[in-house]
Amino acid sequence: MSEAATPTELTITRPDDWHLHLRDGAAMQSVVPYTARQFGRAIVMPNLRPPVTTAAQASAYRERILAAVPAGTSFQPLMTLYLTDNTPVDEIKRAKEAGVVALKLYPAGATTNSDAGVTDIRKTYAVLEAMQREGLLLLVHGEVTDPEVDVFDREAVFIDRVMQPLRRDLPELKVVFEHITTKEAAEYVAAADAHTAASLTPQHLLYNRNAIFTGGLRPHYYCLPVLKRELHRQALLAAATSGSSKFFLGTDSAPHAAVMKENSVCGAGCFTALSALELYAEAFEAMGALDKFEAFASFNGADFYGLPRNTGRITLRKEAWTLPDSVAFGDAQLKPLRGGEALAWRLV
Ligand SMILES: NC(=O)N[C@@H](CC(=O)O)C(=O)O
Ligand SMILES: [Zn+2]
Ligand SMILES: [Zn+2]
Repeated sequence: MSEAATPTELTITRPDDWHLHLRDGAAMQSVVPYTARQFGRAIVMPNLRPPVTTAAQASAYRERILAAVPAGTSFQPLMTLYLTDNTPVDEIKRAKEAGVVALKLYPAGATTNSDAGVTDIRKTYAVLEAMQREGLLLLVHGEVTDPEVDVFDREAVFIDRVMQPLRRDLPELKVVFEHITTKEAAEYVAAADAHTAASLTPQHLLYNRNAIFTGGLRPHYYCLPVLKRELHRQALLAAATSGSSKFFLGTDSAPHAAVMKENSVCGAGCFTALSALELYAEAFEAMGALDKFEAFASFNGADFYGLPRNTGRITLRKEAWTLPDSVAFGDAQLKPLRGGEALAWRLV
């Protein structure tokens, strides 16, 4: 990639989104086109209600997603299964055959639609061993759910209580520490061996926890793991722009209807699919690291998953535009993160 000191255009290999929520039904049909426009592929999270726990359910879900991709757009959903205490070992072989690439570990109760999640990771060890054999990845929502642990510390405590033993007991299993939000997680992944990587969201690169409280409580900035202090944001930016191949793009775009966000109990999740690349480009530009953006967005994830890199290209242009305040979400409305505000970059 050749570029001047302040590039006004950035052309890179077509990126992929390694962590995405698409939901289902009419809501899914509303959001699929946004991701298909920005990304070649996406890892689709299985936390539907009920969760996607079998290879057959994942195949059926993939067909529903593909039916929502606009004609003339090539987009490949990469499917995942929701790991439970009761996932049968032989489901792993069926998953591999069905093209499922990973299983997702949600500690029970940690986040949106996680009540069917794992209560003790040791209950899943036989399944994790089968995944290690078949070459399926484990994707981790890395927060403990212990009510004694402060919400802002749950990721750091997860490293000690779950990641360290997991890495010791299953060293060959490929693990993605998803949507990392702390200095501790960035340091842990940077120091880990080649079987551990991390995805990073645009909101955790762009905002610290003040964003949730600016001039009042701002539900659209509430996601899990929750935004952290500035020192953590700086550590995440340093990791993303370090050139290390262990860090890659995963939006965690998690659409919830505006009525659910702007409610006495607000669901966790930020919707960023509409402008994900623009938001990431802003973060990389602020670090003077646009030259590191292509590897982060388009190479590192594919390489870690053992999948070919995309061949097409996309262009981002430095051109101010205003993100819509609200878009359709099935019968409801959906408010993008930063909706109604200006963005500096635009996907051409
Ligand atoms: N990130 C979130 O805040 N929410 C996600 C779940 C998740 O990824 O933890 C969702 O499904 O809404
Ligand atoms: Zn999560
Ligand atoms: Zn998520």
